[in-house]
Amino acid sequence: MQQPKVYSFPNADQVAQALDKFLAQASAEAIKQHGRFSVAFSGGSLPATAAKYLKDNKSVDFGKWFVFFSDERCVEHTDAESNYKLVKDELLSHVPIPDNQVIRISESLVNDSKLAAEDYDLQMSKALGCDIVNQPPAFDCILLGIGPDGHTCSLFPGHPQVEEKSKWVTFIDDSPKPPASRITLTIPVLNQAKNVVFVVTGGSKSDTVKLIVDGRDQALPAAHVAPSEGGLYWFLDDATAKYLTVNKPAEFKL
Ligand SMILES: O=C1O[C@H](COP(=O)(O)O)[C@@H](O)[C@H](O)[C@H]1O
Repeated sequence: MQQPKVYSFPNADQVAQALDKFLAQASAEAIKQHGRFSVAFSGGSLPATAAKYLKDNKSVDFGKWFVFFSDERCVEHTDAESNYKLVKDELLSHVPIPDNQVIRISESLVNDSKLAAEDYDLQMSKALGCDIVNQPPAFDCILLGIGPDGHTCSLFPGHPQVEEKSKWVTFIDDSPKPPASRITLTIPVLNQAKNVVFVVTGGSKSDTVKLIVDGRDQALPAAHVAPSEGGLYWFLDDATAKYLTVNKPAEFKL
């Protein structure tokens, strides 16, 4: 596992600017290498930060993007709790990504999270056009947030989904954060990605970031994210990075 690369910026706006540059470059490299860019979005505060500058970035070949969700709430696509709706409102409705390249939870299965997770795994396999039965898919980029409890995706502290080793998508029906039913990518998928990018701003999670980034505290699901070959990045504002002493922020350079 490589050491995380931690970047910190004076404010959330500058985090958004740097993330735009990072994603534009990751997209260009992936498209040059294999003709497309596969990216998984989280919900929560991440989509607004990720989309702020990206949605107007004319250098990005959005037609070659394949968009996935690192976790999703088991709700309809129009529900205010839907991560798909959030990413659609912030980014997808502003850029020319073909609708069939946005791989989202099946609305007909939102009342059965187990089936919804199995179906999402199948959709992922078809969209990525590769054999992900025996090994996890290698996304070009997975964008993650964290909760104050150290959860990432819908992998919550003390819940068995964190230890899942043989499924690439799983489900939870007793999420401590509502809504209770969700589907989520698992740690093996996160750790197979070419780039995993955590984005945390606002200062309220500075203690949690310290425990994850410096302490690798395995009680916190986000500390299990350690890509075997890919890069692990943290895009923070200074208020969130303030307690880091081991993995101190480095200068942001592409
Ligand atoms: O419930 C969720 O929470 C996390 C963190 O959200 P934030 O609003 O504190 O940034 C998010 O990453 C995840 O996708 C979402 O389903």
